[in-house]
Amino acid sequence: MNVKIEGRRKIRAKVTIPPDKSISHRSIMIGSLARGTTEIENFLFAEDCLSTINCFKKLGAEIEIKNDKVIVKGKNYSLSAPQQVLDCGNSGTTTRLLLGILSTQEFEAVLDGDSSLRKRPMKRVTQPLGQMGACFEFLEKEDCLPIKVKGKKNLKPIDYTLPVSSAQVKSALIFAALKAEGKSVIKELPMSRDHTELMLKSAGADIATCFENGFYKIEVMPSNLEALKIKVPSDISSAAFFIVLALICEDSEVIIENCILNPTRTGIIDILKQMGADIKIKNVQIQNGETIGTIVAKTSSLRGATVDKNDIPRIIDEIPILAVAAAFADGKTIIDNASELRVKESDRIKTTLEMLKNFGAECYELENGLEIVGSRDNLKAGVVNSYNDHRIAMAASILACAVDGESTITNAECVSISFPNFYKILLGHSKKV
Ligand SMILES: O=C(O)C1=C[C@@H](OP(=O)(O)O)[C@@H](O)[C@H](O)C1
Ligand SMILES: C=C(OP(=O)(O)O)C(=O)O
Repeated sequence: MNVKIEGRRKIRAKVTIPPDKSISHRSIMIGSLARGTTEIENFLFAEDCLSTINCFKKLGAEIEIKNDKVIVKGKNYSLSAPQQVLDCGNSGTTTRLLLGILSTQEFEAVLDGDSSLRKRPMKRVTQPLGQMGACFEFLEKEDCLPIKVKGKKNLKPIDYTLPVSSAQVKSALIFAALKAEGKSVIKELPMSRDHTELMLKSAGADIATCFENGFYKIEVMPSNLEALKIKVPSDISSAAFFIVLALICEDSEVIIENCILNPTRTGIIDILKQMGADIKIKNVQIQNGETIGTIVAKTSSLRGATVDKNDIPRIIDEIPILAVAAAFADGKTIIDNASELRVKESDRIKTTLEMLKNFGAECYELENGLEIVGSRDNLKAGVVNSYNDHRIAMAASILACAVDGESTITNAECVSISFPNFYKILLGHSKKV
């Protein structure tokens, strides 16, 4: 699908942003592993989370949709051998967390995914899970899907420091550690999103977290999980597109309610504010152990900034849209120490730079990041390939709204991975000036 966007738009609206993808995945997983019936309100019905539902149905979990809620009947960590390949689609989160969960099950299962997911590295989870006693076989290419996994009851506990911060790796190990024969210790620096820890604690797991010698440390004891009642807040990674839209378009304001504001996710707000953005946070509350609130963003004059390396995990999915904001800012923005971007749905260092260049921006590739020399005057309409990466398609579409002329985004259907009604909301709420 190609989407054409007439530029020079403005937006003044309250926007309903879709539910959080990370929490939606985890709600199905924890619900399937718990004792009792989990009820999920405001679940994200987007392709990545549907891949998680489909995999857990194949593993015997009973999952149904009733009055807009997802109801999951838990299997108390006793899943059934799947009769078919578990298709993880485009979703890294589904794959890596599932590899941790299946490490605790005694049957064999095969996981596969689409052509993008088949290129993404998996040894980062299979290596430590192998140390715990699970067996993995790469069926086609070393480090990649398709993978055969055979788990084990009574895994060995692990004491492991993550080489690179990753919520997916950490979560895979925690799910396995819940069924190990003793206490596991997992450390990371800097800390990545902690939804798994928070949700598992509310499900009754014996998990303790603290900071020690600068490292974020998680101690996991063998535990059973109890069913949860979850209301999923809006996803700040999706909200980020509309926040930046308001900042870079003239005479604009966007209001986003019930958005997740967990401090491991709000790097985008902090960095945009550092760049001079007019963003206000209101109505801060705690819901299901997570901080949520209202975000108000208005048209702003932005200046370049250098992103602190400790903030990279806090903005990892927002870097393409942060780069768009940087293209409109005065001066240089440097986003370095972000080698993880090379192994996302696309090489997001390359695809973000190609996107910006197609709109006329001055920007350069660093070994592990990007440098953008912002200037609104350089920017004009362009034709951009998303390379089937949802975050690139959405970032390009936002940029297109703020420049003169008509732009085209090719392969734009991939927005359905995380934000199926993105274009309806974008083109419905923003108007030509
Ligand atoms: O755990 C999660 O829900 C996620 C973790 C991040 O990946 P990494 O753990 O690979 O950094 C992020 O990029 C992804 O979109 C969602
Ligand atoms: C990287 C992402 O997701 P995943 O790793 O789950 O595919 C993303 O949504 O930007």
